[in-house]
Amino acid sequence: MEYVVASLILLAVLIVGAVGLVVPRLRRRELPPSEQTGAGTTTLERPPVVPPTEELPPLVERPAPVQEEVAEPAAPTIEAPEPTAGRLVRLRARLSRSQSVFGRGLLSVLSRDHLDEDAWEEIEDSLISADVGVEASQVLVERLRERVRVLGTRTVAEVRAQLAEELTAALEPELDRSLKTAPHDGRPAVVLVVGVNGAGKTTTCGKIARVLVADGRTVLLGAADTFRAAAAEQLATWGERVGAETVRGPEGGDPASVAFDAVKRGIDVGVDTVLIDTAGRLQNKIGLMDELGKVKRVVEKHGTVDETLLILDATTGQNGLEQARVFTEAVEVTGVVLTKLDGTAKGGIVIAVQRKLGIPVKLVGLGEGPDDLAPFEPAAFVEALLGSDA
Ligand SMILES: Nc1nc2c(ncn2[C@@H]2O[C@H](COP(=O)(O)OP(=O)(O)OP(=O)(O)O)[C@@H](O)[C@H]2O)c(=O)[nH]1
Repeated sequence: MEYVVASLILLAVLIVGAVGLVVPRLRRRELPPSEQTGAGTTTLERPPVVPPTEELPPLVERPAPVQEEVAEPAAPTIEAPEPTAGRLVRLRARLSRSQSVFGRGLLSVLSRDHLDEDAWEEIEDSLISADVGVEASQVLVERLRERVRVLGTRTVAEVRAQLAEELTAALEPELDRSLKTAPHDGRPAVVLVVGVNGAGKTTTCGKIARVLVADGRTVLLGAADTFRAAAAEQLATWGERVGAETVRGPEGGDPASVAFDAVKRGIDVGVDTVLIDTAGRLQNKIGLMDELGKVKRVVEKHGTVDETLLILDATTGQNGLEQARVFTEAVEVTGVVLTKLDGTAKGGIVIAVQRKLGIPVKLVGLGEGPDDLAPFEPAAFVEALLGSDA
């Protein structure tokens, strides 16, 4: 009897279990898909079926996969500046273009059948208007006139050649125009760059750094222009392009201390040359000129400054000469860089600068491009000045 009761209970359990499993399935099968329910019918047991194409929003918002947002800082591409040898010849076309009025004017006078008094006066006027300077122009014409008379020069080509010789001689080709940038006594050479606002100091510093790197030297830049934050930024950008480090100071900080730190760093890391860019200053501001003297004195605690380059904007013409003179009184300038010669027809300023200052023009700027700076070569310069129409 016990067995019968137990068997009945087991049977009952099995039946209930089977019903529990089968009924929900049947129910589910009976439920019509929502698309087919038609308007107005609702199913309470289930939420409306979402069309399979639509994805259910996740319960927990997962952040979108990070798409390499933090880019690795790109390693700066170090440029290989073009070699400096023969640069003036390569940039000659640019110089000729800006000087063509001067060259053509001169040559048209020289090509006259007879060089009379008026012709010589015109030649002198052409030289003066090209900023050669009154006195220098008179001397040049006197000498040329004498040569033409003594040698009995007849052809335009001959007169042109003699004029070229006189102009080249006026540029004192024997002057030492080399830049003192080689390290010595176990320390780097130090080059100080000075000049009035906007003359092109920072740009020229950057271009010189490229010239040096192209010639195989290692360079460190000192941003002692603490007046203008953008100047330090500008200089650092020039440096990065050729792999040169830039030492900077706080904005408005003491320029002498930045210059000092730059030279110290240059000594510590063992570069060949330290180039120091200074703030542009007006030559009539006595305080600023004194400050420039201080920069030089402070730097010289490490040793002598090898080169002090005065940056002169060629487009300022004869006015630039007065500015230059004041600078030479504040610091001992060893070379002039004449910038923006591509933007003036007054290339004769080179002669005037050297004559008035007694300081060689060592480099010329012939454009805003990174390699538009050339070592100054008197003969090539004169050829570009006169053009080749003869
Ligand atoms: N055409 C031409 N422009 C030049 C030359 N050299 C420099 N410049 C331009 O002159 C402007 C002034 O140059 P900067 O180097 O900023 O002058 P800066 O003397 O450092 O200026 P401050 O720091 O304000 O004193 C820039 O636009 C340069 O691109 C050149 O040889 N030719």
